[in-house]
Amino acid sequence: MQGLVIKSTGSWYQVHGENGLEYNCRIKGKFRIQGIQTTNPVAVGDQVGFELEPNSDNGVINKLYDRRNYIIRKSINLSKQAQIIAANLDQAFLVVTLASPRTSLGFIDRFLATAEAYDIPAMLIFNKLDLYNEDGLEVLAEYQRIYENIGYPCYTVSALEGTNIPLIESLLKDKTTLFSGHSGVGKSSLINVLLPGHSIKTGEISEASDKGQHTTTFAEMHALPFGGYLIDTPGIRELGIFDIKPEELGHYFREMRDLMNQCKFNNCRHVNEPGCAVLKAVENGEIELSRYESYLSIYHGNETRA
Ligand SMILES: Nc1nc2c(ncn2[C@@H]2O[C@H](COP(=O)(O)OP(=O)(O)OP(=O)(O)O)[C@@H](O)[C@H]2O)c(=O)[nH]1
Ligand SMILES: [Zn+2]
Repeated sequence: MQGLVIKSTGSWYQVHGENGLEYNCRIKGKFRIQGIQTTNPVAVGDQVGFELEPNSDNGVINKLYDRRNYIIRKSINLSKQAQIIAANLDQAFLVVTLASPRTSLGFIDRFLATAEAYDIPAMLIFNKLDLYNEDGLEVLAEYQRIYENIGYPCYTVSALEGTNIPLIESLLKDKTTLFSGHSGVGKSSLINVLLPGHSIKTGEISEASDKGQHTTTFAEMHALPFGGYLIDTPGIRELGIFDIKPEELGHYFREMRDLMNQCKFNNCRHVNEPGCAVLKAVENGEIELSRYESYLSIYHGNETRA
């Protein structure tokens, strides 16, 4: 039978079968992403083949269907390994806010670069609209200008007051959408509004710190009442880019990607090279300075980590 993995706890997988029933499954065999070692072979969003164990309602996954895309992150304490967070996504929403606590441009840019790297359409959901004062609304206009100019849709909502929720529902309908966002933006509150009766805990899950105990957090997939799936990433603070070579980073900044072939050197890093089309565009304002600063920050961060 074929089915969709909707929950994973490490050794058990909940699979939504084609027949509409749900099965607890284990895994037999090895499924690997080429070239990358992963701590979990299968993730939410995966299409799998499975068969029932004799005299049991439990299944054994024996086939993994090709993934359209997937998101991975570095394993917390096994730096050479990656964890697959979710597969077969249609889009990724980053929930941000400009009020308590304001999401930084750098954080947004890292998320967008990650989404580009995985080739998943991304959009920004500005939550807590009810809290934006005059200054907040000005900042909102500035953020919207920056991101809509380069083709990332921006939406405003208030999970608290229910503002613009029907609009968000129409974007989610019949799609598989990953929800991401740093702690405190109201991601859980928003998800609770979209999934009535589900009640996701707000404000208490935290990922293990570098020094802390190893805890693995798994993404959770929820069927939306109006069609489609929402994938929550509880406890996952940030989706990082895994193993991107510094010289490839420019590809993941849309507005840079379109200009890079005009650089004088074809291995241009867009840092200080003569004849760099990206630097020129930053100087004349075609590329937003904040975006370029995020590029440099990721570039140098990756360099020191390598
Ligand atoms: N004023 C206002 N407060 C909100 C809104 N959405 C969420 N909050 C509040 O913001 C705080 C954080 O909300 P959560 O839903 O727990 O945020 P989260 O992003 O899930 O954060 P973690 O649970 O830490 O991952 C809570 O006190 C919420 O009540 C909103 O639209 N307006
Ligand atoms: Zn260049």
